[in-house]
Order: sequence, then C-alpha cells, then structure tokens
Amino acid sequence: MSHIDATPHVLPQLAIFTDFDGTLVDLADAPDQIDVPESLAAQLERAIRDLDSAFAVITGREIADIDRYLAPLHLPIAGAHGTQRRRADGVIEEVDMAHVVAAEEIAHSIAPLIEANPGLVLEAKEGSVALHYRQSPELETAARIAMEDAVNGVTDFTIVPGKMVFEARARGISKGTALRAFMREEPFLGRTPIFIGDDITDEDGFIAAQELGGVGIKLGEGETAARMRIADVHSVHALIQGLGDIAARDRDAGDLH
Ligand SMILES: O=P(O)(O)OC[C@H]1O[C@H](O[C@H]2O[C@H](CO)[C@@H](O)[C@H](O)[C@H]2O)[C@H](O)[C@@H](O)[C@@H]1O
Repeated sequence: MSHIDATPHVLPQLAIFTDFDGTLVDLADAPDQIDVPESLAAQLERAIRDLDSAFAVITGREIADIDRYLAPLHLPIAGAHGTQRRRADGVIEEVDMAHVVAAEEIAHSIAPLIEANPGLVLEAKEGSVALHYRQSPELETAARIAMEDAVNGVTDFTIVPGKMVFEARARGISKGTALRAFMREEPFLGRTPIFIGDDITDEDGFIAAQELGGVGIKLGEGETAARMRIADVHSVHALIQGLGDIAARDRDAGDLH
C-alpha cells in the first residue's frame, strides 16, 4: 500500500510587497475617487501580524496618501515610485532636494495645459509628477508631448507610462530599487520576496523580486516579466490573507516541535 505523507509543506518565510492602485484597490475615474473597503486595513493588519511585519506597500502615490487610505495602519511604504521611503522602523528617508525641485519645475511647465484642459488631472508629488488623461483619453498624445517637453527641461528625469497616466520620476529610482532597499533591512532581510502589481511601473518590482529569488505576480492581462498572474483585487486580498494564514500555521507547527 502506498504511503501518503500528510505533513503540510512548509513555505519559505515570505516578504510581501504590493502596489496600491489597481492591486489593493480597484481603479476609479480620478485619483481621489477610489473606494477603499472599510475592512481592508483590519484584514491587512491580521495578515501582516502573521507575516511578522514583513509587508510593505510600493506605490506611485505619496506615503501620506496611503496612510490616509489605510488608517490607522502605519506601514513601511515606498511612495512616488520609490522616491520616498518609510522603513519598517518608522524612519522616513530624506528625499533628494534636486528631485523635489525638478518635479516642481515639471509641474509648473504642465500647468498651462491643465488650465486649458480641465479633463486632465495633474498630481504634483514630492519628487515626481503624474499627468492623468483618464477623463480625456483624446488628450493622450498632447499629455505625452507636454510631459516629454517638461522632462527635457530638467536633469535626470524620465517618463513612465501607467494606466491612463504619464508619470515623471528621477532616473535610477524605481519600485525595484525600493524593493531591494527594503530587502536589505529587518524584518525583510533573508526572506523570499513576493511583489504583486498590475501596471507597467510594477515591472521593475517584479524583476527585483525575482532576481532576489522570489516571485512577481501580475494582476490582469498584458506583457510582463512576472512569473505568476492573479485575476483581480479580490483575489489579491485573498492571497495576502492566505499567505498570512500559512505563515501562522508554519510558525505554530514549528512551536510544537
Ligand atoms: O503604483 P500604484 O499604487 O498603482 O499607483 C500608480 C498611480 O495610481 C494612481 O493613478 C491610477 O489610479 C487612479 C485611481 O484609480 C486612476 O484614476 C488613474 O487613472 C490611475 O493611473 C495615482 O493617482 C498615481 O499617483 C499613482 O502613481
């Protein structure tokens, strides 16, 4: 008679990194119109406890935005595409003033286009700029040209296209550099990184996670470097909760031996 080993497999200790818009919350018509489920913060808090706090948000938004949407949580966060970073010990790293000034100059150059086209939305962030055309898709080309002109006027900035948005950020900074920085620190150090995201700006995060022995998980369709895919925001919530449950199970099993 064959013997089936019923012992559950023990997962490596994971560090979970996730994007915010389109991954933790569904997309909306404008940045301030997202619907954040009331239960989300509590649900994340439970999973994060089970993951020994090895959980961070890596987003294009500013840190303050995520704090507001996930209150009362105060997570490790990389904001503005890696320009800002709050470490797990709560310390917020200083943003390079040159990047702050360059982003202000870009926002200033774009301002006349916004005044002439109320359907465009400009988000001036600390060290990066987003120009949204979701409400006026016919202005995509005008938005791209205006961003290119503005970025050409400053040193060392680049444009990353996102979902109905052109984002300007400093060269050499990305979600990948942010993930790598977290992975050099406790409580992430030595763990296996997983990065979950939905957009082109998340590709650097997928690549970094995979180069560090982990996995990128892409939500939805489209070309990607990520090795795995997930269907929707609801499944992301379920995945995070499930990984937390498994981490708790493995820890309890370890305690018994
Ligand atoms: O890295 P993320 O957390 O995905 O942030 C990327 C950008 O997300 C936001 O814009 C996107 O979501 C909006 C709300 O759903 C949507 O209206 C817009 O079209 C999307 O591009 C945010 O406003 C940006 O600052 C982030 O960089």
